[in-house]
Amino acid sequence: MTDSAGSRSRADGLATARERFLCTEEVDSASVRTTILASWWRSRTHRVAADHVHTPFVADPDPETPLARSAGPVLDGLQDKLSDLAVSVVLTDDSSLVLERRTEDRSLERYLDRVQLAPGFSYAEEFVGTNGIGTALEGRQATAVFGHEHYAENLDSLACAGVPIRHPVSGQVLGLLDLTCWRKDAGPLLLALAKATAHDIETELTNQVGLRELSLFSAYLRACRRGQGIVLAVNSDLVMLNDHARQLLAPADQAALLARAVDALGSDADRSLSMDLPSGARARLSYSPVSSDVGPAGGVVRARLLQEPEVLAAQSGGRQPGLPGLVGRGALWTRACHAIGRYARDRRWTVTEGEPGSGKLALARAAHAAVEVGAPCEVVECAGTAPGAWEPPVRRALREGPGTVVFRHLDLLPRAQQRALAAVLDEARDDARVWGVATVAEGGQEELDADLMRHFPASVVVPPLRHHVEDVRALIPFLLSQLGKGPLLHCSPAALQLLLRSEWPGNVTQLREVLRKVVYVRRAGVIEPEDLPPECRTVVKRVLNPLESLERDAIVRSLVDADGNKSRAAHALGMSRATIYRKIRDYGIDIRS
Ligand SMILES: Nc1ncnc2c1ncn2[C@@H]1O[C@H](COP(=O)(O)OP(=O)(O)OP(=O)(O)O)[C@@H](O)[C@H]1O
Repeated sequence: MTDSAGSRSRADGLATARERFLCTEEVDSASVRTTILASWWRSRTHRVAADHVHTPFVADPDPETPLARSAGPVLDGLQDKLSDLAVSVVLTDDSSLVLERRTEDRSLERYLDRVQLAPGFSYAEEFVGTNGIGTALEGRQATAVFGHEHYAENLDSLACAGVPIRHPVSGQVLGLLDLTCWRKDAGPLLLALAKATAHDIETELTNQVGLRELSLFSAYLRACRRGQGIVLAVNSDLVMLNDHARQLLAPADQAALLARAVDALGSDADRSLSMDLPSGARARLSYSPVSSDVGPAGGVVRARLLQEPEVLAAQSGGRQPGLPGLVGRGALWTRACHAIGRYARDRRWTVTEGEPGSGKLALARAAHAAVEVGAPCEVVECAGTAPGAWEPPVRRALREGPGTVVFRHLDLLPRAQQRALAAVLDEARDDARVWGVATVAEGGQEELDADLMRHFPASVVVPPLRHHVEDVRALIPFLLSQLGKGPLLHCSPAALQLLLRSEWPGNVTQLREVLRKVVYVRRAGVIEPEDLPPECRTVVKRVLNPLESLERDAIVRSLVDADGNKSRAAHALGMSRATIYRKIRDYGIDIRS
């Protein structure tokens, strides 16, 4: 077989594999690279359209970011070198929003316009499916995607190679450099060139990041490495918050701490102080100024919460029923919070049981944070991990207590491994000052080995979100703030109505996903019903399979386009009226807003 015959047959095999995948038939894994197959699965989960590209226009890119400024001269140089070739150079931010595209070749340029690979559009996997930009950013690694490996059909004549660009100090991914050309012209050099260019941009970034920021970053990272606590770093341009700060503190508490840190900025000596936070919690702060070769660089604050929520609740006449880092006051949710708080205080090992995404792990972490202030919380994933992978972290936690071990998805640990875990706990648990929590699916306690169950005498049922749906009101600002949009975005009453009406089969995780999609289309201002994804127009009580979801979304979009006129929507979709009526009922579609 000649080389070109060989590559033709590989392309045919890939095209067949893609078709089989789209028809939910079994795919021969030898014909598709593992990274690509994993990305196809994610694309399906995101319900990406496979027959066309339809991606949102997000915003006009900001040319004044450090990334855009550093990349400019590098891209100029590369564009000169590639001027005779049909290659497009693309720069995106870390969310796959296209910031810049440079193409000398007119026909490639026209094609890229057609598939919306253009400034202002998002090429995230969740909108476009497998591609060199979104897939590289999803995996945080250099990735090339060729021809039929793309999820969307009309990208199959292209090849693209994307390489994430990292901040020189924090290592955080700031964006991505992508080279795109016709599939027929692509070879391994495409990825090599993309890597070299991304590297040049990183070097340029290093030169441009100010010495002050470097000093502040280094001090912040040192503080984060030193322990498990809350760490903030600030200067006049920059705010950094570690994961603990985001998990343990309500948005209002975060804002109050930051304000206090900014107040302390003038001080050139270490300071310690206590402060009351808006939630009623009390925190102890230690502030250290940071200096650089060119003067003061800002300050780093480490904080510790001093009081348990139940103490606070008693003091405030029950105003504060929750646990740190969680929101919600629905009766069932509050009962679960109280129960787990009590078990954590008594170090009574507990199983939390509930639907996916209902907040089992969040509840365990919060109870730990409330009781074991400053001690480590080890989360051991039990689903799909190598046999025995749980053992070293569990033994270490038992040996080193006090602290908490969360056995996440314990019901998915194979039976033999459960018995081995029970044996380790029999041997080492008695002396350990450790609290253990397991998370299991609804009914998952029945999957636990009897010897293992004996170690978990308490259990807490975590309610599905539809049983405390009123908490959606509080969860929205909380989750938006986790998504970096805290005070910038608010829900209109009509959009809130839709969100309160949903059944949320995927619980808080689904709500978070919905808001993640919203912040792609609306970055600030008021969220209106039309900003919400189609799933919010339905009240279906079960989790739909991916094909059903695709169909449901298409029907919702078509109904919205037809102003609710079912005949017109059916006609646009090539369906009969009877079919669309049946499907509207089956999927619980309701487009009134
Ligand atoms: N009441 C709440 N307040 C704030 N955040 C919440 C709350 N409940 C859930 N979350 C958030 O929702 C997401 C899903 O929660 P979590 O991972 O705890 O669910 P889970 O039940 O353990 O899920 P799974 O079984 O799928 O692993 C997390 O981001 C969590 O922080």
